[in-house]
Amino acid sequence: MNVIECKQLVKMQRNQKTLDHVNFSIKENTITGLIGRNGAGKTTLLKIIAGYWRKTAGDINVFGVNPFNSLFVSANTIFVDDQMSFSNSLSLLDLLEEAGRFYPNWDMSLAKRLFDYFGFLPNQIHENLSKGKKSTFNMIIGLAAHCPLTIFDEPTTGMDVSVRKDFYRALLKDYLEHPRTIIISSHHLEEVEDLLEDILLIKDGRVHLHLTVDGFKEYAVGLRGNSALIYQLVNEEDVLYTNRVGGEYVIVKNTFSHQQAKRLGLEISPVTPNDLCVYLTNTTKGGIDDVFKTS
Ligand SMILES: Nc1ncnc2c1ncn2[C@@H]1O[C@H](COP(=O)(O)OP(=O)(O)OP(=O)(O)O)[C@@H](O)[C@H]1O
Repeated sequence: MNVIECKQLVKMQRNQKTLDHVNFSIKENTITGLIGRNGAGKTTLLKIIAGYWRKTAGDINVFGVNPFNSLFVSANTIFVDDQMSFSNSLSLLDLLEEAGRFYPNWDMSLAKRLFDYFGFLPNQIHENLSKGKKSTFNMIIGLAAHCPLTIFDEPTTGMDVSVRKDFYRALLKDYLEHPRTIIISSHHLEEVEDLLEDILLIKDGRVHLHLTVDGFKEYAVGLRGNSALIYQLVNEEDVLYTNRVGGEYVIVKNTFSHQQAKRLGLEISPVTPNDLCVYLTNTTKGGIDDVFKTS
């Protein structure tokens, strides 16, 4: 069953098309990584899915209904980001107890174990926490809520490396015990890759690729060798990236005969999903060095 279905979804913001005819669906009980450069449209998409923002055109269904202002969607969804705000009149422990009243599947035992593990004090106030600690507390709420649709928008903002690792491990362990539909947006694909099943890559408000992690691993390979031989073997439109430093090196869709490549003396190498995302979302405007060229 699909928990989310998007067809030709468009979002206009201040005359800018921030989502441009987006099509995809997300199956129940999967972990999807939403990957894209700054400004690609990740938060916009997640806020529309969570029912916070209204679509401009197209169709979006979450649990079979339009999520905007849907009580059903809000009762079954948690949206975790670094903008979560909590009452300053409640201590952190009060907030956990309040969350227990609000979320039907709330796991207080897990919440308290994570709370202690990450060194929170019951009487602390959310507003006074450091940036990384706020994210860690928000993550505890997101995990312990056990919502059928759990959305993490850049959940690790400010967390140090070891807290990030702990978070991903906790997420995976908890997901295995309590499968649900999780979407996690991140700039750090290499960190989340191991826990994802699917990757939804967006660029300039459009879905660029939506594949399983294994599909990403197989989607493209690197080819190094004689330029003429490379282009004899592969179609130019299948080339995703070219680098001519130290000989021709291209990243190309994995649709050609590897046997023939070997016969031609070309070297084939794998491309990690993280590298592939970087190459696919590269702008064509040159590099940072160009900014420092004065003439
Ligand atoms: N409230 C708003 N009003 C107008 N434009 C907006 C608004 N929110 C976002 N945008 C624009 O929508 C586009 C997508 O922004 P969005 O925040 O969804 O990107 P993102 O992929 O989440 O980026 P980041 O990785 O930097 O968080 C950007 O061009 C942004 O300027």
